[in-house]
Amino acid sequence: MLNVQNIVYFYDKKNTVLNNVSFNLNKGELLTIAGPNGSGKTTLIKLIVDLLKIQEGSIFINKSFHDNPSVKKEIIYLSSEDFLPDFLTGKEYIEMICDFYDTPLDKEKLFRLVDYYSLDSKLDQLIENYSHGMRKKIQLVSAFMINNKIIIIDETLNGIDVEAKEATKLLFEQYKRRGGSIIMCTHDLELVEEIGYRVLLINNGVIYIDDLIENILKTGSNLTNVFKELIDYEGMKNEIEKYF
Ligand SMILES: Nc1ncnc2c1ncn2[C@@H]1O[C@H](COP(=O)(O)OP(=O)(O)OP(=O)(O)O)[C@@H](O)[C@H]1O
Repeated sequence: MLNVQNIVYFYDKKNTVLNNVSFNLNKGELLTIAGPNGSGKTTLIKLIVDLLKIQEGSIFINKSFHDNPSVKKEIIYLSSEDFLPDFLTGKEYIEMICDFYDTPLDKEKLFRLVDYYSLDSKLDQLIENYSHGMRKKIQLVSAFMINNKIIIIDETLNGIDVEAKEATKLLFEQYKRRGGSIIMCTHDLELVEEIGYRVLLINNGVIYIDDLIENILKTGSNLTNVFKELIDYEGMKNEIEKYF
């Protein structure tokens, strides 16, 4: 569904933010992208959704160049910055998204989704009055209204309550089962282990690991330990014990 090939990106010539990043995302797959702050996750996502222009390498969606208007509607992007049209109500926002993706508004589905995300009493309110978590939730509701796409989630699950997180996990499973795919950027390694089928660990703009979670767990290790190796946890621990 998505092929990312040899992406190199820099905001300024001195600092390469992504260095030769390549991976594929298949239909029905959930890929989590993890990595330290500043490792290049959001930059990679912005290149995929064409908010940043490719400098080197290429990205294909269903074998077409990713900036081709015909394939842009294959992706639903939930940004970490939760920029939303504040002047719309939640319901108007959902209608707008369904319209954009040429999907008739399924009232039954909407009724259930807003129930899981406890937004039923808020749908007719302006988004400008939504809390931080509610802004994330309305984006998730809108994404699950549309079938068979690639949902790209940048940190959207941070800051939502337990019920919404559990609903999201179940909805992810169904979404994959019905042929959709998901990319999720997160720092929540426990969540990655719980729901992530495959993980891409980025460090300093380079792919450090691209593997099935089960392969990592099979070695008797876990993602937190892999991260600790990456950041030289032992060195940091020794130093902190010595100087603080
Ligand atoms: N608009 C920009 N101009 C210049 N440098 C930028 C810009 N946006 C990001 N960067 C730099 O690019 C690098 C990667 O940033 P990016 O936001 O992709 O990281 P990230 O992995 O998503 O981080 P986080 O986990 O903190 O969200 C960082 O060094 C950051 O300072």
